[in-house]
Amino acid sequence: MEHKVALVTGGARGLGRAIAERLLDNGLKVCIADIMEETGRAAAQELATKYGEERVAFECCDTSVEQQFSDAWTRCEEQLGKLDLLGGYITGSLLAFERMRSVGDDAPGVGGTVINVASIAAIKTLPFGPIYSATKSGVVGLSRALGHPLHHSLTGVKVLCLCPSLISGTPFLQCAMEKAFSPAVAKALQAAGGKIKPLTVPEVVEAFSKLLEEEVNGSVLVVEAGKEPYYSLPEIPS
Ligand SMILES: NC(=O)C1=CN([C@@H]2O[C@H](COP(=O)(O)OP(=O)(O)OC[C@H]3O[C@@H](n4cnc5c(N)ncnc54)[C@H](O)[C@@H]3O)[C@@H](O)[C@H]2O)C=CC1
Ligand SMILES: CCC(=O)/C=C/C=C\C[C@@H](O)/C=C/C=C/C=C\[C@@H](O)CCCC(=O)O
Repeated sequence: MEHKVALVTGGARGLGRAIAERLLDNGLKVCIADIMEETGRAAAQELATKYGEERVAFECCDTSVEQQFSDAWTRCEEQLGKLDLLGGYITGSLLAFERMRSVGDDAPGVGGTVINVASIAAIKTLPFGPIYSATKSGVVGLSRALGHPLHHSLTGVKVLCLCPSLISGTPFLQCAMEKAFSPAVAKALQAAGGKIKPLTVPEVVEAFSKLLEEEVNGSVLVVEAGKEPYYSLPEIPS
């Protein structure tokens, strides 16, 4: 992986920030793409101080807006080189097939890997955020379809998916509590939260590394506290 280039969406804070740092530890160059400009710039500056200015970049963009994401991608490649790895989501996965494609005479990219972060909410029944569960199920379905050998033969790009359970130590859940849930749902989640053993960010980063090392195209790796990470859902066709 050394000298490869990664773009980490949502890398300004939380899990994305920790993944960006792990990839830098492994010798990659990393561009953080995040909608939070100040936090993202500060994170990138801190990482550049530790790992070298030439290995870290920041691009402010809303990754759900294709043009913004695509422009950020172009600027990232101008600074760090052709992308090999994307921590992606939906727009990113589709863009990756266009921009990372290494198959065909007109191939614009060098192939590579997309890792989408979904959630255990896509695998198990969680009542707290039905729309969230629906979108995360979409991410799993998309990753599995794009991770089929057919697409790999056409693009040279692999697509993998990580499904963590509840993680402590990121601002995400508190934000959801304040902004996404009705007071009754927030109260129920708070009551249930006491009984759920959360994962730590480093545990999820370990699982991310396992997924990346094993690199089984179309695979979905679930990570829950107190268990070894395990692959879920039916066999991937070979
Ligand atoms: N925290 C948790 O308990 C769990 C989180 N996850 C998933 O893990 C991922 C990361 O979660 P956390 O690190 O906890 O969240 P977080 O809220 O700490 O970080 C998310 C980052 O994504 C950025 N972001 C959000 N929308 C964006 C957009 N449209 N364009 C660019 N950047 C955007 C935010 O600015 C932020 O920096 C999310 O996909 C979340 O659904 C999955 C399971 C559990
Ligand atoms: C906007 C966010 C939203 O609508 C909802 C978010 C809810 C949670 C975030 C999600 O990614 C975390 C999932 C946490 C799961 C916790 C426990 C599970 O391991 C329990 C599974 C139940 C079982 O084992 O049967």
